Amino acid sequence: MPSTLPFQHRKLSTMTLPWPVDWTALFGTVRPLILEIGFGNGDYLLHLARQHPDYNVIGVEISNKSLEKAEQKIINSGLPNVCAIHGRGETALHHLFASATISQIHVNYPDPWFKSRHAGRRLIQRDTLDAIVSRLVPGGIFYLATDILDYAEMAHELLADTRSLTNQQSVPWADEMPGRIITKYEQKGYQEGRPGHFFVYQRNEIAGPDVPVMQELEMPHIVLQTPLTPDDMLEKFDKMTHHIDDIHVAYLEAFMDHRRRALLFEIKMQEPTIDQHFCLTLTPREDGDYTLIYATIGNPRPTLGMHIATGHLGDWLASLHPDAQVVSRKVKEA
Ligand SMILES: C[S@@+](CC[C@H](N)C(=O)[O-])C[C@H]1O[C@@H](n2cnc3c(N)ncnc32)[C@H](O)[C@@H]1O
Repeated sequence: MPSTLPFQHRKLSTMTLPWPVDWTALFGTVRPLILEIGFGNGDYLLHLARQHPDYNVIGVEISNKSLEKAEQKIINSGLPNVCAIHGRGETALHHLFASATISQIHVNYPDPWFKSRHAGRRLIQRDTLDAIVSRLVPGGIFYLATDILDYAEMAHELLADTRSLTNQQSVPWADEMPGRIITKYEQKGYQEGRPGHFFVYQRNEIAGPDVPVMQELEMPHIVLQTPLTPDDMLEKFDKMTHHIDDIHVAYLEAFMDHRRRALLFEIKMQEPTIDQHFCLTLTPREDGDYTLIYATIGNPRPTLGMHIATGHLGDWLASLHPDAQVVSRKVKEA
């Protein structure tokens, strides 16, 4: 029977949901929460929802294709206590959940590319683990599975260093987890001679790291005075990048919006907890100055990174002519 719950329209996303989410309003019920990060084909997510009918189960997945398949499975199942969200697990942990609100967090086989150039962006690292600890309720459980021995060793070191978590097993990790369903990736690992290594850690009473919910900032806003025309500025634009701490901004393209005599700048940005692809728009005002703000294309969210991206672009535009200057600047600095 297809589900009729309000949230089960398609394409829930970390970029469109409120920060933090009111889960009671979203599910229409007050229940403890279970989170799975990187649910792949969604079978384990649905298994969690069936196994725990008194919990609301939330899956977060970065792959659109996997998300669409899981959404269909959820709708077909008619289960009222599960939803799938598109986005990075890191974004969900930092932006969608308040502290001490999740009873179980499951991560199965993250980062199969562990050894490659993506290693710096792996899911299980200090910042994400701190966010996991902070989001677990006291007594909440963190489950992690990996088929990569080096990953297991790295995770073991991090977990052993985490005073607010207690290992629930007598060994650093178990090689079997009775009663657990085997995930699609796990099956593949067994067939290829890579068995799983399973971690089970419980949130104890020791105070953990303070990881605040990342909320939206005000909209960044710059007013620019310049004798240059939009065409002059477009001509001077070249692909450029800007980096501050862990925030990386790439200005990819500039386009002329002829109808509005406005310039659009296409930007890709990585922050530790969120990736965004958005446009800033430089629009002429009646007094002859220009306003630089973000365009509403693609659900941009005003974060610190977006402020930094706006501030740097404003400074660059002002640097193009000796008589150009930023006359008003509502931008948070790093
Ligand atoms: C190796 S697969 C495992 C899939 C599934 N858990 C299983 O065991 O069959 C890793 C999954 O995590 C997803 N993923 C990777 N990094 C992620 C992140 N930062 N946030 C959310 N999902 C992520 C991938 O898209 C992929 O579906």
